[in-house]
Amino acid sequence: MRISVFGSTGSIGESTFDLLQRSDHQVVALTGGRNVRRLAEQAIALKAELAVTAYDDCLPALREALAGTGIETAAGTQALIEAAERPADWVMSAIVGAAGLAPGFRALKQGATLALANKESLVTAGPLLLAEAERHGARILPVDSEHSAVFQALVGEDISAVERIIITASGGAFRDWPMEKLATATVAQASSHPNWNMGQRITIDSASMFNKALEIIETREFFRVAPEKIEVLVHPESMVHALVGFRDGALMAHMGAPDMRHAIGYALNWPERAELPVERLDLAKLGALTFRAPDAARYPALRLAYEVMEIGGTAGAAFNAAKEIALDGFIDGRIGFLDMATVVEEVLDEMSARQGLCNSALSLDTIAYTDAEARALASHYLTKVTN
Ligand SMILES: NC(=O)C1=CN([C@@H]2O[C@H](COP(=O)(O)OP(=O)(O)OC[C@H]3O[C@@H](n4cnc5c(N)ncnc54)[C@H](OP(=O)(O)O)[C@@H]3O)[C@@H](O)[C@H]2O)C=CC1
Ligand SMILES: CC(=O)[C@@H](O)[C@H](O)COP(=O)(O)O
Ligand SMILES: [Mn+2]
Repeated sequence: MRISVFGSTGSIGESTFDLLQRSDHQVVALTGGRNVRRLAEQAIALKAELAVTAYDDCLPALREALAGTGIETAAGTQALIEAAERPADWVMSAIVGAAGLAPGFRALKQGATLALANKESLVTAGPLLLAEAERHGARILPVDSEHSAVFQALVGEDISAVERIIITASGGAFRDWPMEKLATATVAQASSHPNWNMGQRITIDSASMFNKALEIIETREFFRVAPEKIEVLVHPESMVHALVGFRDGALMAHMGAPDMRHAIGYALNWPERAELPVERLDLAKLGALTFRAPDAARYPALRLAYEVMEIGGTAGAAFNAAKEIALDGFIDGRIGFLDMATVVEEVLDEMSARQGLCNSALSLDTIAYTDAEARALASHYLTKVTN
């Protein structure tokens, strides 16, 4: 297959790189951000046609690193779009944040299969993305571990027989912390995941459960199930990734070691299963797995996810944008860990009262407008929290 990877230098990108190195697929485009040294190494190792950095000021370094290799170089947002237009059969969408939407959207337009790690695409533009795929006969395959698990549990099943979808949550870095201590959580503490090795932003989102909040909305958008059918279950071991409950009472669980090469490899080889370099679980050695209901007071992000689905329209875009700004604020030391949820809730409240979020028809323009408004408002609330 001809393959492109967007966000190649990140955590999902590196896992994809690992699988591609073991394959004979033809690599078209690899994209990254500031880590141009790694982007160049990957492009050389995979004999890519093109390497793109998202940032203009990183282009000279990328050019220098790839001088004499014959690999094309480019930079900037438009170059990312153009890279997504290059004919490819399979495209990995693994840029972090709302920035991942546009290239993925464009890849669908040329009919490529989109392996979707970038959950923000579905949260902000789910119905548009699915319609675009349908319009161009393209396919979206989930890569997020829970959604890959649900997808696998649904093979050969009728979605109308699904009673509930349960996605698991590790509980993140602070799952065993007393509530009173959460306000003092530092960025370093929040950036360490108990089970998964991931980028910093999703790792912190895991600690605050904003990651799970995004995933609830992602579940609703991808599988088109009603919000009340979606549940979250805290499962500290991260071995069961999701469960699907059917109307006859059967519960199909998907298990595997916490290694994203499984979900990526599944999407890469779909509809077949190929051998993958992931650990085989020894259940006797594991002995026991534990599950508990999430504590609503500890994780306001979960409640906000259901509010967003209730509002509909561009509320997902507002929610995600506000979350991205609040996360920036926490990482930069401007607000505390618990303030992130406060900022996001304030933005949602204000925007749904002021703009009637559900009334604006979903389009790339209304999403971009809502995203910008939510970012501006969240930045304003950041300063309010700080003062
Ligand atoms: N990591 C995981 O296991 C999982 C991740 N996901 C989702 O996958 C996506 C990627 O996550 P993860 O790999 O952890 O993230 P990382 O932060 O590790 O990697 C992000 C990638 O995107 C690039 N990038 C960052 N900002 C921009 C931008 N503005 N424009 C273009 N490229 C940019 C980075 O470049 P550089 O580093 O060179 O600056 C890097 O290549 C997220 O949406 C996340 O929610 C979903 C499930 C699991
Ligand atoms: C690997 C993956 O899919 C992540 O989204 C993971 O789910 C994060 O772990 P949490 O369950 O802690 O959010
Ligand atoms: Mn996940």
